[in-house]
Amino acid sequence: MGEPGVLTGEHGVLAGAHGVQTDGRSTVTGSTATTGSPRGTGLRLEDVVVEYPGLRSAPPTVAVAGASLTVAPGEVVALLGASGCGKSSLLRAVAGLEPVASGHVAWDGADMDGVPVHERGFGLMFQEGQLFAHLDVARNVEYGLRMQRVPRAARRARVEELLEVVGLPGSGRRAVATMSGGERQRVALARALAPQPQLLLLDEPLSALDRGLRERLAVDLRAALVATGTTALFVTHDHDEAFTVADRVAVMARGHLLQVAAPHDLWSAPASREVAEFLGYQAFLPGVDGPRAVGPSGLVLVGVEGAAASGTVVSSVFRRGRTEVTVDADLGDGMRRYSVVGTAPGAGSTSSEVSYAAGDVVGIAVDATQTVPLLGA
Ligand SMILES: Nc1ncnc2c1ncn2[C@@H]1O[C@H](COP(=O)(O)OP(=O)(O)OP(=O)(O)O)[C@@H](O)[C@H]1O
Repeated sequence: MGEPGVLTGEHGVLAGAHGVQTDGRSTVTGSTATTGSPRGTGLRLEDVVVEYPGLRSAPPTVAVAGASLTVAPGEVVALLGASGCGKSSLLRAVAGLEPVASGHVAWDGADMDGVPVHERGFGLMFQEGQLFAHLDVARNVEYGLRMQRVPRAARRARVEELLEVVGLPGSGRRAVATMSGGERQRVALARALAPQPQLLLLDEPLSALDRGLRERLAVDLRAALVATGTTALFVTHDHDEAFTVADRVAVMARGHLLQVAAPHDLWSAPASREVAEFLGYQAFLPGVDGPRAVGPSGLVLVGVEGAAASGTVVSSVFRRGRTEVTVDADLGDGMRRYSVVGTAPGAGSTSSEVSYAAGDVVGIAVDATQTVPLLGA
């Protein structure tokens, strides 16, 4: 998609409007000309509970069990969690598509309780984009603007600007049926951004795409949200996507928000073992100053002799220039299975030095640089 650039004209100068760092990760205190509400307090969720009625006399399913969260104007927050944790239910409750059993959803201090979906001024974007197949790109993108009765010339200018922002400049006349999945998602994003929603809600917008495309589009999605100053709440089960797109990531499990923090803070200071495990920390060992979580590359293969710990090889793969061995071991944290990495083989090393057979006994050491303190239990 390239550089989202600076939008000018009726929408003002937008890029960097948050006093952002080079990747656009911002302090989110600023405001921009494209968001509906340049000032204000943004989205506030207070103890939100979402329930689905049980069948016959069964108790209701509590999908969201009291979630509190704020999204500041211009901020992008990801709801990250495993399938079934309640993230879509929470997003739908914000949109007004699902009733809130208790608690509050407020925008700029105004309670949204009872406000119908179309009167909230929120934009929605879903997995498949849901474009109108019989309309060309420009007609799709300007759809919301027509609904708002924006005059034709302003609509055209806005469409052009947004196609630029999503990396499809000049493609307004293309038929959406001739576009790839990734291009369609870009069009869907432009369409969602066009009416300048005060809040954009995105439910797994990239998950229908293949991995490589998803990674590229995640970067572009962030760039587009930052360039347009859009406040966004974004649902995903993909860690990399959440870390790439969001200013802050809210980790969700069993209907609860376990921790809400900026990507780096989340990774370097997981609030609990549950969060750390979810992020991919694989071992939990005592350290000098208390317990430490060991990252995905934090256990290293060493000779058995003199090693602090040892285990039995379950399987071994050689990829990205190093050996990764799944080892069965008892490190005292109840995990049992660990991924232990070898160093890159030097010139002249033999295949037997980089491959391990099931049943081999190997030594395990901890690379202290790949550990972080574990704050909570
Ligand atoms: N319409 C519904 N009726 C009854 N139960 C529902 C309904 N929708 C969701 N649930 C249940 O609520 C819980 C949360 O579902 P939700 O779709 O919010 O999770 P999710 O984290 O978005 O999952 P996924 O990533 O698989 O979409 C799950 O236990 C699910 O089975």
